[in-house]
Amino acid sequence: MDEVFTQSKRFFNLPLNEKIKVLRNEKHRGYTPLHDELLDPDTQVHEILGEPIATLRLLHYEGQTSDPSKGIYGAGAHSDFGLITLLATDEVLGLQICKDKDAKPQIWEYVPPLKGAFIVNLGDMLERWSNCIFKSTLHRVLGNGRERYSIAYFVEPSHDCVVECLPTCKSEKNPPKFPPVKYGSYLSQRYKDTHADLSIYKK
Ligand SMILES: O=C(O)CCC(=O)C(=O)O
Ligand SMILES: [Fe+2]
Repeated sequence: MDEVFTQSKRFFNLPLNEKIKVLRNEKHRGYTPLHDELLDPDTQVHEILGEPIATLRLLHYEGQTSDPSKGIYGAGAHSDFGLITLLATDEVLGLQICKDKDAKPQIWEYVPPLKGAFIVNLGDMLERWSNCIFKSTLHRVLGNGRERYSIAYFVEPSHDCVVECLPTCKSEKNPPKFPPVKYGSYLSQRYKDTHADLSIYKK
């Protein structure tokens, strides 16, 4: 992990004109510039996953101080789109989770960094498949004036995979809470909702 953090720092220290050469593409791979992303506001599973997608994302927060009352965040509140996310962070405090998404007001708790440990966040597809038996983790990042690096490893279903309530997670009394959705369509919509349009980078 130390080597990945070292390489991540090397990359983010490059001038913008170098980083922009590997700008995020239509498949959501590549460099995502600052302010591009705006977030707010058992075996059965193996067989229906299709070819799962794994994405490693190196993250860098430049050290701004967040102010939730003004809507300024390192990363706004969101749940990850896929199945499960493994997250490694450096020693700088920043990640917060909200255990009860429906509570008003929402209560946010810091997740203290633990060297050598991964934080496991559940994603929206696990919530949909399990009909909310597993709830996706609502989380956000607050900046406290210190630069921060983290590494997220997202595990997602294939884009063709239709995610719908598993037979064992529904009953007459507990019907599916979500309609079936093709993961690729869900992902595109979430990207549209949370990212700048790529055309803004075209000269
Ligand atoms: O930097 C972090 O601790 C969280 C990153 C995150 O939530 C994400 O990339 O989806
Ligand atoms: Fe996230």
